[in-house]
Amino acid sequence: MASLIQPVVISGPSGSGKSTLLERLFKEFPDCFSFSVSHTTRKPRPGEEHGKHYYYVTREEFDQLIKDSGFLEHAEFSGNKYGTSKKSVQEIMASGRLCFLDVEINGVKSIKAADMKPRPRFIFVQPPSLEALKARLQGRGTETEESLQKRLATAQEALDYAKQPGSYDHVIINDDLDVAYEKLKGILIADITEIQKAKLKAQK
Ligand SMILES: Nc1ncnc2c1ncn2[C@@H]1O[C@H](COP(=O)(O)OP(=O)(O)OP(=O)(O)O)[C@@H](O)[C@H]1O
Repeated sequence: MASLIQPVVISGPSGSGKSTLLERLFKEFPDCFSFSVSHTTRKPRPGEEHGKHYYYVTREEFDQLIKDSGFLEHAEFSGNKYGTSKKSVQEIMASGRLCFLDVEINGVKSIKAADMKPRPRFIFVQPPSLEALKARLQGRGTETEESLQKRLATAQEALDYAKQPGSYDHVIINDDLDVAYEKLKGILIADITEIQKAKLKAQK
């Protein structure tokens, strides 16, 4: 079995470009990465699958998992609980893929406190400015005026945290997308090479 690849925690304000960068990475290197599947107490939406989009659990099951120290991080948003279980990350690691965790700032802090082995790397995706972030969120067409203001306020908090020494291993400024993507690839290239080598060996 290949050595365990360190998971990567990616964080950054909503609209900073995390999904755009990861989509490109997953496309260029298929079968090398996976997202951990989160647990949630919210009901599945049409088309969503248990184990694929989320693990759908009751509040009681969720709380039991908290008691059993089963979560790396968990939080409540608009009346529903969400969490990343240690098990879902370990399963991806055991599969030989690199596990990505896309979490907000409190998730970053919890994962740091969880003292995971191997220690994940923490990457922050930073927008070139708050004005650019606002323009991108507006351009994406997914926000109401209220949700836009909320996201911008949270963004400031995330930017302040990222400025603290030691908060992240890498900061990627997503101004020019190609430059930002090359930086991300550069951070991960040693892992990608290792994953690809292990895959080739397994095929033999
Ligand atoms: N370097 C860039 N230059 C210009 N536009 C960009 C750049 N990177 C991303 N965008 C655009 O900005 C918008 C927000 O990007 P994206 O959805 O990837 O952000 P996100 O960080 O994943 O947000 P969320 O956390 O809300 O999922 C998208 O419309 C995307 O096409």
